[in-house]
Amino acid sequence: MAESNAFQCDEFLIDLENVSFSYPGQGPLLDRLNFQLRKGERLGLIGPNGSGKSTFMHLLMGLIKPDSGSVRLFGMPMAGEKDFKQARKRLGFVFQNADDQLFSPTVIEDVAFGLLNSGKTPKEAVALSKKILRALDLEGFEDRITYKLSGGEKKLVSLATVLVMEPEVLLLDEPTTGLDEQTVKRIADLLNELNIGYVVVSHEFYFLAKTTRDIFAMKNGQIRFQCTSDQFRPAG
Ligand SMILES: Nc1ncnc2c1ncn2[C@@H]1O[C@H](COP(=O)(O)OP(=O)(O)OP(=O)(O)O)[C@@H](O)[C@H]1O
Repeated sequence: MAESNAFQCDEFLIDLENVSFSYPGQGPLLDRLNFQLRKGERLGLIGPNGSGKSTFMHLLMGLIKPDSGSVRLFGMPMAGEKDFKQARKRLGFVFQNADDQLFSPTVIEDVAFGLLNSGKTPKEAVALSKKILRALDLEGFEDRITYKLSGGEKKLVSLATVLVMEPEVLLLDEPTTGLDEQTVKRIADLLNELNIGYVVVSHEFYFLAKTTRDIFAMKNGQIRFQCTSDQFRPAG
């Protein structure tokens, strides 16, 4: 029994079991929620406003702690901040609000920040940052003042700061909000080219259908399978 459990846990990059959570003074938001992501899996998550999708992402990152239940990442139980600190090096999280992600004066400083922190030389960090900016069609943005960028530009720079770190799993919270059609397509193409698994929270069913295999829905504090992308047919 113990052996089969160990096997199961190693199979999942993300494994949440019976996770419950409520914000202080509020009723239960997540209620014995179960969720698993296997290596290379690409899952979408939809759900009404306020249903707890961002909260779920924040729990995965260890930014908030469950009231009960267990969180395992990369096969390891997340007992406290020390464990999450290690796991965060392997997770790439794009916040719903780009202003929560960007804090440096210029774009290149923001994109290079994580690389420098992880021991890359300034020369390496700048070269890798420029490469990812090019991939996102942000060439020439290096010296732009981050807080003066448009909402969509900030979103793309947020994505650059995460992708440049080459995470093993991506967590994307509403990556297309405020982006024009062409940019949404560019992000979808980019995600499809990546060789890693991810969870995308989005209200845009069509974007999820283009970038994920299975789509789940957050409802009544739980995450349930909704459909596979090829079952999804846009209206009209
Ligand atoms: N830090 C917080 N303190 C108290 N309540 C919060 C906090 N963050 C979120 N909430 C509440 O928890 C509920 C779920 O919020 P959450 O942002 O997780 O929903 P969501 O599904 O991501 O919504 P949306 O689709 O609108 O982005 C909401 O009612 C929200 O007001």
